[in-house]
Amino acid sequence: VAMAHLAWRLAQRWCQSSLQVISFPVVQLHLNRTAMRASQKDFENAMNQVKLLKKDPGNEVKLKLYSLYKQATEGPCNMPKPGVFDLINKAKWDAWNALGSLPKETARQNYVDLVSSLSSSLESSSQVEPGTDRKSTGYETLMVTSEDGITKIMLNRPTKKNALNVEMYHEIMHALKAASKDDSAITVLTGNGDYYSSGNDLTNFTDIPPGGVEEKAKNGAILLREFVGCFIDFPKPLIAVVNGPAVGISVTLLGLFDAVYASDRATFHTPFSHLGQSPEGCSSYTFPKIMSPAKATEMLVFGKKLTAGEACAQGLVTEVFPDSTFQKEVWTRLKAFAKLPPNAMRISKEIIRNREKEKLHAVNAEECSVLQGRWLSDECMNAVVNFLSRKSKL
Ligand SMILES: CCCCCCCCCC/C=C/CC(=O)SCCNC(=O)CCNC(=O)[C@H](O)C(C)(C)COP(=O)(O)OP(=O)(O)OC[C@H]1O[C@@H](n2cnc3c(N)ncnc32)[C@H](O)[C@@H]1OP(=O)(O)O
Repeated sequence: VAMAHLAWRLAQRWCQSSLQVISFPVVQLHLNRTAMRASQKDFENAMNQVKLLKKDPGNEVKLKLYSLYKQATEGPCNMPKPGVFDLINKAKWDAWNALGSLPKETARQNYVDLVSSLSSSLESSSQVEPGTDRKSTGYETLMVTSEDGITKIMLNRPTKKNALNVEMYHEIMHALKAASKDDSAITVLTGNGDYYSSGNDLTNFTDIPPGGVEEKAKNGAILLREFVGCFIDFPKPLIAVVNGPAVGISVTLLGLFDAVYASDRATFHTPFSHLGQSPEGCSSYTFPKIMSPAKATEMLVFGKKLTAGEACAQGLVTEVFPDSTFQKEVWTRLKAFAKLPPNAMRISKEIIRNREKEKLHAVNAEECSVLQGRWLSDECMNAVVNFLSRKSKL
């Protein structure tokens, strides 16, 4: 029932979004222009231009591009309608099918016009931080820089409060593996914008593969285990610079960091029971050790949100700084740490961590297996539906 509800809510959102795209004046103007006819060469150029867009145009526009492409190359929709839970393919099918018997040439022209309007609007509105060459980092969801002996991995989805989508999980693993081998002495994880991170991106639950929700949950557990494993095994000092509120997995992982510096604006929230879920990031083991079993229960079971001061008093945070001087003070300190002999720091971390490694991997495996079951529960599905349908927030 919860899944059907979720599918229905998403279908409503897709509908609303598609309407918005179609009624968007610039696009509408182009869609109505049938007098000109694009050549096959124009069409191929437009396809290449799409690959070069610097900014993701968003799902609605991608759907429009997909449907026009299919119509231009294959004509009216000729695929069987996907099942209700196959949300992505259903949305694609709906978009293509909605074009009805639009002639191939018109679809081709509309595709070329849409790409041309996108190229100009996205180029001019791209907001890349000064001095940051996103291409040089090669990451979509992170900004990774290396200077003064410090590799900084910055979560970079500020408009989504740095929620971790599947791509971000993969990119963080990649960035950690690269940082473990580069010549920096320490590695820092932080967030861009007002949040450190709002935790797992709840839309990760919506893209159901052909194998159904069971397959999704199984793949989610595999991904999570590998992801947390990278933090357990990370060989250099790993420091969290918590610039704002932290939720869910971005909090639990802190137990695997070597130091955690927080702005006094930061809060620490693990609302797993509210979300029908259970602890991950080895927090079922690290939190009771760090802060006592009862305090860990308040956070992990009852979802108590801690201020930065409280998190520091309980040992989860190393030190708290006033927000106004946070960046300056923390980075001055980190630059000093980074000047220490790197091999000595590695070896010292190794003897602290090695005693615990086997245990941490076992805890990680168990937590992922329990979560796999939780993700299939009504409690979890309802919580996700409520968030996605804007009925609830933390
Ligand atoms: C079975 C499949 C598995 C797939 C793979 C999974 C692998 C690992 C899973 C590990 C599990 C981890 C557990 C957790 O992390 S639990 C924590 C989950 N997080 C939340 O529940 C937070 C939800 N967000 C909120 O409650 C609020 O957004 C906020 C953080 C309190 C902020 O509220 P505020 O009013 O300030 O801002 P907005 O709500 O307007 O947010 C701005 C936009 O950002 C979007 N957003 C924010 N957080 C998330 C999120 N976690 N997931 C998805 N989207 C998020 C929000 O929707 C707004 O988007 P919009 O502008 O497009 O509306």
